[in-house]
Amino acid sequence: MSQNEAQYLNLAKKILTEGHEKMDRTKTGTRSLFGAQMRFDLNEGFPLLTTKKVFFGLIKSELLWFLRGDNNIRFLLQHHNHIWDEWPFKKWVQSSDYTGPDMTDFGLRAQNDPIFAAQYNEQKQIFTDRILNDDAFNQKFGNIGDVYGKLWRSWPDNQDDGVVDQISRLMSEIKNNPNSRRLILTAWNPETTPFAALPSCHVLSQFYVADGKLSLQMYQRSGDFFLGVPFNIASYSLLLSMVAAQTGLQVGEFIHTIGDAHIYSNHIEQISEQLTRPMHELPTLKLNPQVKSIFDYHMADIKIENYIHEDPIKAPVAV
Ligand SMILES: Nc1nc(=O)c2c([nH]1)NC[C@@H]1CN(c3ccc(C(=O)N[C@@H](CCC(=O)O)C(=O)O)cc3)CN21
Ligand SMILES: O=c1ccn([C@H]2C[C@H](O)[C@@H](COP(=O)(O)O)O2)c(=O)[nH]1
Repeated sequence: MSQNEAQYLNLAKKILTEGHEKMDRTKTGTRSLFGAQMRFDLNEGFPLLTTKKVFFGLIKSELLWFLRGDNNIRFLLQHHNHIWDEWPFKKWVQSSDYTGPDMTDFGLRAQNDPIFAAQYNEQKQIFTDRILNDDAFNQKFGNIGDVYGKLWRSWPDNQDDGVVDQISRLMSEIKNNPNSRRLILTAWNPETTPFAALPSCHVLSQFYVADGKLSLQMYQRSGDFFLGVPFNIASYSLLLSMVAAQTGLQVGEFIHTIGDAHIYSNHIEQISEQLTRPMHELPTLKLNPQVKSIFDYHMADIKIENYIHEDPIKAPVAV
């Protein structure tokens, strides 16, 4: 039995039973707890949940997108990854450039009204086609703003009008000064992030080296426990593994600290179903040892082996 996965399931149970009923920005409603922590020892296996299928390909392309310093969803679409579509789409339908049918509250309405859902899917298809094929449109509407990728690789540096590449700095600090207590990656710029399509959720990470092992703790201000959190656990465990591989360290623990940990009211049935399912042995992560820089990984260099899982469980994403 996986202690790693058991922590996720136990915390899910706790949110269900002890969570506050709390309304939220998306008007969906949640059960929510404040301040939660899970520790994943990566030596136990790679923490990709087995009680439902988690699509690792989507996690890889999203992390490679962050590491490119990219904040435009075209790269994701080229990799058939649609997990970020809704937020730039929202900017488009709220703009004066948009002339199609009214898309107010599209996330909620598409769940309850099949006629509207068809219209929404049609507009979404038009949007993603234009992001892929129309450069001017892509420039205007494809960006998600000053979050993750942009801030990781090109944090605005006001002193000399340049940028700070936090990842490159971290790589050399971990190699040259592993005992440092300043191995910080931040993704919350108070000047710009609050105005992004969706302000960063994983806002602060700290790396830590002891006994030849690299660990990482990440603070997530807001965690969608059924849809987002399984992705976040795998994504940061992958980042930790890649940084360890490129700094000659073994992997240690990924420690996941969450502020508002919530289960949306329309995910309760799904997560309850997940809680009845058996756990399987965790899979193994294989990184291509030929890759010599954190920036040179491609999709095929990252593989998950022996992933035995239960069926996927579908749920609507709150926009
Ligand atoms: N409400 C909400 N929850 C999130 O987890 C979330 C956001 N918004 N906004 C930005 C990103 C995008 N992330 C997402 C968005 C959707 C899925 C999702 O729907 N996952 C499905 C598979 C989707 C597919 O196959 O395309 C799943 O079953 O895990 C996961 C992460 C995480 N983030
Ligand atoms: O990586 C991510 C990104 C987003 N989320 C979830 C957490 C919340 O449910 C929403 C964001 O809404 P806010 O009102 O801005 O908190 O997205 C996630 O779990 N993981």
